[in-house]
Amino acid sequence: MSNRLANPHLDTMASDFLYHLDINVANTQDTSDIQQKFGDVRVVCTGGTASRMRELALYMRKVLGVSDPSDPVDLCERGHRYAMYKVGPVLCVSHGVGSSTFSVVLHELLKLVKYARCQNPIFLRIGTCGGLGVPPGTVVVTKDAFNGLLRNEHQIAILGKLVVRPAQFSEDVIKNIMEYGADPNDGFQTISANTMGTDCFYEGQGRTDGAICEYTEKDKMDFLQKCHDLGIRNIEMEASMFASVTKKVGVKAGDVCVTVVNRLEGDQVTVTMDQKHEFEQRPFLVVGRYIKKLLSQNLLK
Ligand SMILES: O=P(O)(O)O[C@@H]1C[C@H](O)[C@@H](CO)O1
Ligand SMILES: O=c1cc[nH]c(=O)[nH]1
Repeated sequence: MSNRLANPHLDTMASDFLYHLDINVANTQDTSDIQQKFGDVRVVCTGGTASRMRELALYMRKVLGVSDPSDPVDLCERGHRYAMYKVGPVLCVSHGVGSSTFSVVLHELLKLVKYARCQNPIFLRIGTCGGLGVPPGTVVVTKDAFNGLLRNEHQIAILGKLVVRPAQFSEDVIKNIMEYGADPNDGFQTISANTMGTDCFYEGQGRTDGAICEYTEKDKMDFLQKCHDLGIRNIEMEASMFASVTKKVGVKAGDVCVTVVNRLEGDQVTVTMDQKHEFEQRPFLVVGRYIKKLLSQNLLK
């Protein structure tokens, strides 16, 4: 990552308050305090819930051999929006449901790693999703991210106009996660496939069990089949925004999600909470092995 983001205005700001993180960059010309706290960060892991990110932080302690019996500290607790835990060079940060909440914290995290002068940090999303023709519990590493219009791009309204940006994740992050993170002996499948990221869990993902639905079961199945034909094997709510924002600023990123339902067989997520919890550990395993390799082999260039 160069030390510049895609915003020339940042160069003119004397200070920068990362509001939702409750982190104050008091002097953008001298960020030594931020560098001291966050300068060693090499991987920023994100995911929907605070509890998952806390568990990931505990898991990363094991992976990285960090012996620390204390409770992980939420560095953003006073912001009351997102949770952030730091385990050595790994940050674990919650992002809420969907692209709108994720994009807020993503902008602030990208500025944080810039002010901290982190060396080529990699951003990852570790989430849950609906599967398309794969059994629940399958881990999907996203190749191309499609939006709800089935385009491999992200659309955003800016100054009253629609801005369209490409939405691809870094090829070498995908390759390395598959090579070093996936293990055929895990007892579940880890596949690399396309992902659809939608702005709505219900209508946007073609469900017929939301509060509103103006299409038939056949319309839904035709749409899901079309998604399947495009190589889409999972559906969540962040991939296209995440891929496009990280690509725009030149930060390498990857999206690793476990399926909790096979959408070709139904809309309702009926896995038990225990089962869901077990499924959520699966991307931890995959990402944990990848991060360990990454840090030991300096794949971070
Ligand atoms: O990381 P999570 O499990 O939050 O990802 C998916 C996509 C949405 O954020 C949410 C919908 O249930 O779960
Ligand atoms: O079907 C699903 C399950 C989890 N998350 C989603 O966005 N969709």
